[in-house]
Amino acid sequence: MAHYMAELILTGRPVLVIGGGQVAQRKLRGLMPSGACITVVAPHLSDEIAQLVTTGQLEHWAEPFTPTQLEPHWSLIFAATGDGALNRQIALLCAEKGYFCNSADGPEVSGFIVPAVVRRGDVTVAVSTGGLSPSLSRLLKERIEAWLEPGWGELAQLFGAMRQTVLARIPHAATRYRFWRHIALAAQQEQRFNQQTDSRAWFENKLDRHDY
Ligand SMILES: C[C@@]1(CC(=O)O)C2=NC(=C\c3[nH]c(c(CCC(=O)O)c3CC(=O)O)Cc3[nH]c(c(CC(=O)O)c3CCC(=O)O)/C=C3\N/C(=C\2)[C@@H](CCC(=O)O)[C@]3(C)CC(=O)O)/[C@H]1CCC(=O)O
Ligand SMILES: NC(=O)c1ccc[n+]([C@@H]2O[C@H](COP(=O)([O-])OP(=O)(O)OC[C@H]3O[C@@H](n4cnc5c(N)ncnc54)[C@H](O)[C@@H]3O)[C@@H](O)[C@H]2O)c1
Repeated sequence: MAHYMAELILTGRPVLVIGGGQVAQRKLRGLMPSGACITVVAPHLSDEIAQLVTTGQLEHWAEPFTPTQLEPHWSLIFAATGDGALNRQIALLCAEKGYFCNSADGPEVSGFIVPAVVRRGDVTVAVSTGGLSPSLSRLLKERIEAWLEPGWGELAQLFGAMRQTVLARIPHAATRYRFWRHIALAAQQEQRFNQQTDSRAWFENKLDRHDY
Protein backbone atom coordinates (compact mmCIF):
# COMPACT_ATOMS: atom_id res chain seq x y z
CA MET A 1 0.00 0.00 0.00
CA ALA A 2 1.31 3.45 -0.90
CA HIS A 3 1.16 6.50 1.38
CA TYR A 4 -1.03 9.38 0.16
CA MET A 5 0.70 12.79 -0.21
CA ALA A 6 -1.36 15.93 0.55
CA GLU A 7 -0.89 19.56 1.71
CA LEU A 8 -2.70 20.29 4.96
CA ILE A 9 -4.30 23.68 5.62
CA LEU A 10 -3.86 24.06 9.39
CA THR A 11 -4.71 27.74 9.93
CA GLY A 12 -6.45 28.08 13.31
CA ARG A 13 -6.57 24.32 13.91
CA PRO A 14 -5.48 22.75 17.22
CA VAL A 15 -2.24 20.75 16.98
CA LEU A 16 -0.57 18.89 19.85
CA VAL A 17 3.20 18.33 19.98
CA ILE A 18 4.30 15.89 22.71
CA GLY A 19 7.97 16.42 23.57
CA GLY A 20 10.06 19.60 23.48
CA GLY A 21 13.53 18.48 22.36
CA GLN A 22 15.48 18.56 19.08
CA VAL A 23 13.02 16.54 17.01
CA ALA A 24 9.96 18.46 18.30
CA GLN A 25 11.85 21.66 17.47
CA ARG A 26 12.37 20.55 13.86
CA LYS A 27 8.70 19.64 13.50
CA LEU A 28 7.75 23.03 15.00
CA ARG A 29 9.91 24.91 12.47
CA GLY A 30 7.77 23.31 9.77
CA LEU A 31 4.50 23.85 11.65
CA MET A 32 4.82 27.49 12.79
CA PRO A 33 4.24 29.13 9.35
CA SER A 34 1.00 27.11 8.95
CA GLY A 35 -0.83 29.29 11.49
CA ALA A 36 -1.99 26.26 13.53
CA CYS A 37 -2.85 26.76 17.24
CA ILE A 38 -0.09 24.67 18.75
CA THR A 39 0.19 23.22 22.26
CA VAL A 40 3.44 21.60 23.42
CA VAL A 41 3.39 19.03 26.24
CA ALA A 42 6.82 18.40 27.79
CA PRO A 43 8.54 18.69 31.16
CA HIS A 44 11.54 20.41 29.50
CA LEU A 45 11.82 22.61 26.40
CA SER A 46 14.76 23.40 24.09
CA ASP A 47 15.79 27.08 24.18
CA GLU A 48 14.26 27.70 20.74
CA ILE A 49 10.86 26.24 21.76
CA ALA A 50 10.97 28.06 25.14
CA GLN A 51 11.42 31.31 23.20
CA LEU A 52 8.25 30.59 21.17
CA VAL A 53 6.36 30.06 24.45
CA THR A 54 7.73 33.29 25.96
CA THR A 55 6.62 35.28 22.91
CA GLY A 56 3.11 33.79 23.11
CA GLN A 57 3.34 31.83 19.84
CA LEU A 58 2.80 28.46 21.56
CA GLU A 59 0.91 27.12 24.54
CA HIS A 60 2.98 24.96 26.90
CA TRP A 61 1.80 22.32 29.35
CA ALA A 62 4.86 21.66 31.53
CA GLU A 63 4.04 18.05 32.40
CA PRO A 64 4.66 14.53 31.08
CA PHE A 65 2.24 12.93 28.61
CA THR A 66 -1.00 11.46 29.96
CA PRO A 67 -3.77 9.94 27.77
CA THR A 68 -6.30 12.49 29.10
CA GLN A 69 -4.39 15.20 27.17
CA LEU A 70 -5.76 13.57 23.99
CA GLU A 71 -9.33 14.29 25.06
CA PRO A 72 -9.92 17.65 23.31
CA HIS A 73 -10.09 17.32 19.54
CA TRP A 74 -6.68 17.66 17.84
CA SER A 75 -6.36 17.97 14.07
CA LEU A 76 -2.83 16.53 14.28
CA ILE A 77 -0.63 15.07 17.00
CA PHE A 78 3.16 14.70 17.03
CA ALA A 79 4.69 12.16 19.43
CA ALA A 80 8.31 13.31 19.80
CA THR A 81 9.30 12.59 23.39
CA GLY A 82 12.79 11.26 24.18
CA ASP A 83 11.21 7.84 24.82
CA GLY A 84 10.81 5.84 21.60
CA ALA A 85 8.50 3.22 23.15
CA LEU A 86 6.23 5.97 24.49
CA ASN A 87 6.09 7.65 21.06
CA ARG A 88 4.92 4.35 19.54
CA GLN A 89 2.34 3.88 22.33
CA ILE A 90 0.96 7.39 21.79
CA ALA A 91 0.66 6.70 18.05
CA LEU A 92 -1.27 3.47 18.69
CA LEU A 93 -3.57 5.22 21.18
CA CYS A 94 -4.23 7.97 18.63
CA ALA A 95 -4.96 5.42 15.89
CA GLU A 96 -7.61 3.85 18.17
CA LYS A 97 -9.22 7.27 18.62
CA GLY A 98 -9.05 8.06 14.90
CA TYR A 99 -6.49 10.89 15.27
CA PHE A 100 -3.69 11.48 12.77
CA CYS A 101 -0.47 11.09 14.79
CA ASN A 102 3.14 11.31 13.64
CA SER A 103 5.50 9.20 15.75
CA ALA A 104 9.17 10.25 15.78
CA ASP A 105 9.93 6.53 16.22
CA GLY A 106 8.52 3.58 14.31
CA PRO A 107 6.95 4.95 11.12
CA GLU A 108 4.84 1.79 10.78
CA VAL A 109 2.60 2.94 13.67
CA SER A 110 2.32 6.56 12.46
CA GLY A 111 -0.80 8.08 10.91
CA PHE A 112 1.39 10.28 8.70
CA ILE A 113 5.05 10.90 7.86
CA VAL A 114 6.77 14.30 7.62
CA PRO A 115 8.63 14.81 4.32
CA ALA A 116 11.76 16.89 3.66
CA VAL A 117 10.61 20.11 1.95
CA VAL A 118 11.99 22.63 -0.58
CA ARG A 119 10.04 25.87 -1.05
CA ARG A 120 10.05 28.64 -3.65
CA GLY A 121 7.25 30.93 -2.49
CA ASP A 122 3.99 28.98 -2.78
CA VAL A 123 5.66 26.22 -4.80
CA THR A 124 6.55 23.22 -2.66
CA VAL A 125 8.53 20.07 -3.42
CA ALA A 126 8.26 17.35 -0.77
CA VAL A 127 10.49 14.27 -0.52
CA SER A 128 9.73 11.10 1.43
CA THR A 129 11.02 7.56 1.47
CA GLY A 130 7.88 6.37 3.25
CA GLY A 131 9.85 6.02 6.49
CA LEU A 132 12.70 3.93 5.03
CA SER A 133 15.56 6.45 5.14
CA PRO A 134 15.33 10.06 6.39
CA SER A 135 18.98 10.64 5.49
CA LEU A 136 18.22 9.80 1.83
CA SER A 137 15.28 12.25 1.93
CA ARG A 138 17.59 14.93 3.24
CA LEU A 139 20.15 14.24 0.50
CA LEU A 140 17.56 14.33 -2.28
CA LYS A 141 16.10 17.55 -0.79
CA GLU A 142 19.57 19.15 -0.89
CA ARG A 143 19.99 18.15 -4.55
CA ILE A 144 16.60 19.67 -5.44
CA GLU A 145 17.47 22.79 -3.40
CA ALA A 146 20.64 23.27 -5.49
CA TRP A 147 18.83 22.63 -8.78
CA LEU A 148 15.44 24.35 -8.48
CA GLU A 149 15.41 27.87 -9.99
CA PRO A 150 14.57 30.76 -7.62
CA GLY A 151 11.72 32.26 -9.66
CA TRP A 152 9.13 29.45 -9.44
CA GLY A 153 7.23 31.26 -6.67
CA GLU A 154 6.85 34.42 -8.79
CA LEU A 155 5.85 32.38 -11.84
CA ALA A 156 3.14 30.60 -9.80
CA GLN A 157 1.92 34.01 -8.53
CA LEU A 158 1.67 35.28 -12.12
CA PHE A 159 -0.13 32.19 -13.43
CA GLY A 160 -2.47 32.28 -10.39
CA ALA A 161 -3.25 35.98 -10.90
CA MET A 162 -4.08 35.36 -14.60
CA ARG A 163 -6.46 32.41 -14.11
CA GLN A 164 -9.67 34.45 -14.05
CA THR A 165 -8.58 36.44 -17.12
CA VAL A 166 -7.77 33.24 -19.01
CA LEU A 167 -11.08 31.69 -17.96
CA ALA A 168 -12.96 34.72 -19.31
CA ARG A 169 -10.90 34.96 -22.52
CA ILE A 170 -10.95 31.23 -23.40
CA PRO A 171 -14.34 29.79 -22.37
CA HIS A 172 -13.79 26.51 -24.26
CA ALA A 173 -12.22 24.14 -21.69
CA ALA A 174 -10.10 22.02 -24.05
CA THR A 175 -8.63 25.16 -25.71
CA ARG A 176 -7.96 26.69 -22.28
CA TYR A 177 -6.09 23.57 -21.12
CA ARG A 178 -4.08 23.69 -24.34
CA PHE A 179 -3.20 27.34 -23.64
CA TRP A 180 -2.05 26.55 -20.06
CA ARG A 181 0.16 23.74 -21.36
CA HIS A 182 1.45 26.02 -24.13
CA ILE A 183 2.39 28.86 -21.76
CA ALA A 184 3.93 26.51 -19.17
CA LEU A 185 6.17 25.03 -21.88
CA ALA A 186 6.99 28.54 -23.14
CA ALA A 187 7.98 29.59 -19.59
CA GLN A 188 10.32 26.60 -19.48
CA GLN A 189 11.81 27.22 -22.92
CA GLU A 190 12.35 30.92 -22.22
CA GLN A 191 13.66 30.33 -18.67
CA ARG A 192 11.00 32.53 -17.07
CA PHE A 193 11.83 30.96 -13.65
CA ASN A 194 14.56 33.54 -13.29
CA GLN A 195 13.02 36.69 -14.77
CA GLN A 196 10.83 39.14 -12.95
CA THR A 197 10.79 41.87 -15.61
CA ASP A 198 7.46 42.59 -17.24
CA SER A 199 6.04 39.13 -16.57
CA ARG A 200 2.43 40.21 -16.98
CA ALA A 201 3.15 41.81 -20.38
CA TRP A 202 4.93 38.61 -21.45
CA PHE A 203 1.89 36.56 -20.40
CA GLU A 204 -0.66 38.83 -22.07
CA ASN A 205 1.37 38.83 -25.25
CA LYS A 206 1.18 35.00 -25.38
CA LEU A 207 -2.56 35.11 -24.66
CA ASP A 208 -3.17 37.63 -27.47
CA ARG A 209 -1.36 35.56 -30.09
CA HIS A 210 -4.00 32.80 -30.34
CA ASP A 211 -1.40 30.26 -31.54
CA TYR A 212 -2.22 27.55 -28.98
C1 LIG B 1 12.53 14.26 6.35
C2 LIG B 1 12.60 14.66 7.82
C3 LIG B 1 11.49 15.70 8.01
C4 LIG B 1 11.47 16.30 9.40
O1 LIG B 1 11.48 15.60 10.41
O2 LIG B 1 11.46 17.53 9.44
C5 LIG B 1 12.48 13.41 8.64
N1 LIG B 1 13.63 13.13 9.24
C6 LIG B 1 14.58 14.04 8.94
C7 LIG B 1 15.94 13.90 9.26
C8 LIG B 1 16.56 12.79 9.94
N2 LIG B 1 15.96 12.00 10.84
C9 LIG B 1 16.88 11.06 11.30
C10 LIG B 1 18.12 11.32 10.67
C11 LIG B 1 19.42 10.56 10.97
C12 LIG B 1 19.79 9.62 9.86
C13 LIG B 1 18.81 8.51 9.58
O3 LIG B 1 18.36 7.80 10.51
O4 LIG B 1 18.49 8.32 8.38
C14 LIG B 1 17.90 12.38 9.79
C15 LIG B 1 18.87 12.99 8.80
C16 LIG B 1 19.62 14.14 9.30
O5 LIG B 1 19.25 14.79 10.30
O6 LIG B 1 20.62 14.39 8.64
C17 LIG B 1 16.66 10.00 12.29
C18 LIG B 1 15.37 9.30 12.36
N3 LIG B 1 14.20 9.70 11.77
C19 LIG B 1 13.21 8.80 12.08
C20 LIG B 1 13.75 7.84 12.97
C21 LIG B 1 12.95 6.78 13.69
C22 LIG B 1 12.57 5.60 12.89
O7 LIG B 1 12.78 5.51 11.67
O8 LIG B 1 12.03 4.70 13.55
C23 LIG B 1 15.13 8.12 13.10
C24 LIG B 1 16.19 7.31 13.75
C25 LIG B 1 16.54 7.71 15.17
C26 LIG B 1 17.71 6.87 15.63
O9 LIG B 1 18.15 5.96 14.91
O10 LIG B 1 18.14 7.14 16.74
C27 LIG B 1 11.89 8.81 11.58
C28 LIG B 1 11.35 9.69 10.63
N4 LIG B 1 11.95 10.80 10.12
C29 LIG B 1 11.18 11.33 9.15
C30 LIG B 1 11.35 12.60 8.59
C31 LIG B 1 10.09 10.41 8.78
C32 LIG B 1 10.50 9.58 7.55
C33 LIG B 1 10.74 10.43 6.33
C34 LIG B 1 11.16 9.66 5.12
O11 LIG B 1 10.85 8.48 4.99
O12 LIG B 1 11.75 10.25 4.24
C35 LIG B 1 9.99 9.52 10.05
C36 LIG B 1 9.62 8.07 9.77
C37 LIG B 1 8.91 9.98 10.99
C38 LIG B 1 8.72 11.47 11.01
O13 LIG B 1 9.43 12.10 11.76
O14 LIG B 1 7.84 11.92 10.27
C39 LIG B 1 13.98 15.20 8.24
C40 LIG B 1 14.78 15.78 7.03
C41 LIG B 1 15.48 17.03 7.46
C42 LIG B 1 15.77 17.92 6.32
O15 LIG B 1 14.83 18.38 5.67
O16 LIG B 1 16.97 18.23 6.14
N1 LIG C 1 11.62 11.48 13.44
C1 LIG C 1 12.82 11.94 13.34
O1 LIG C 1 13.14 12.65 12.40
C2 LIG C 1 13.83 11.58 14.40
C3 LIG C 1 15.15 12.01 14.30
C4 LIG C 1 16.04 11.72 15.32
C5 LIG C 1 15.59 11.03 16.43
N2 LIG C 1 14.30 10.60 16.50
C6 LIG C 1 13.70 9.99 17.71
O2 LIG C 1 12.95 11.05 18.30
C7 LIG C 1 12.92 10.96 19.72
C8 LIG C 1 13.19 12.34 20.34
O3 LIG C 1 14.51 12.75 20.13
P1 LIG C 1 15.03 14.21 20.56
O4 LIG C 1 16.42 14.31 20.01
O5 LIG C 1 14.05 15.25 20.24
O6 LIG C 1 15.12 14.03 22.18
P2 LIG C 1 15.48 15.14 23.26
O7 LIG C 1 16.17 14.40 24.38
O8 LIG C 1 16.13 16.32 22.64
O9 LIG C 1 14.06 15.66 23.79
C9 LIG C 1 13.19 14.87 24.51
C10 LIG C 1 11.97 15.73 24.89
O10 LIG C 1 10.93 14.86 25.32
C11 LIG C 1 10.39 15.37 26.55
N3 LIG C 1 9.85 14.24 27.29
C12 LIG C 1 10.52 13.22 27.87
N4 LIG C 1 9.63 12.38 28.45
C13 LIG C 1 8.40 12.88 28.21
C14 LIG C 1 7.08 12.46 28.57
N5 LIG C 1 6.86 11.34 29.28
N6 LIG C 1 6.03 13.21 28.16
C15 LIG C 1 6.22 14.36 27.43
N7 LIG C 1 7.47 14.79 27.08
C16 LIG C 1 8.53 14.05 27.47
C17 LIG C 1 11.56 16.04 27.23
O11 LIG C 1 11.10 16.97 28.21
C18 LIG C 1 12.24 16.71 26.04
O12 LIG C 1 11.60 17.92 25.76
C19 LIG C 1 13.92 9.88 20.09
O13 LIG C 1 13.15 8.79 20.58
C20 LIG C 1 14.62 9.52 18.78
O14 LIG C 1 14.76 8.10 18.65
C21 LIG C 1 13.42 10.86 15.50
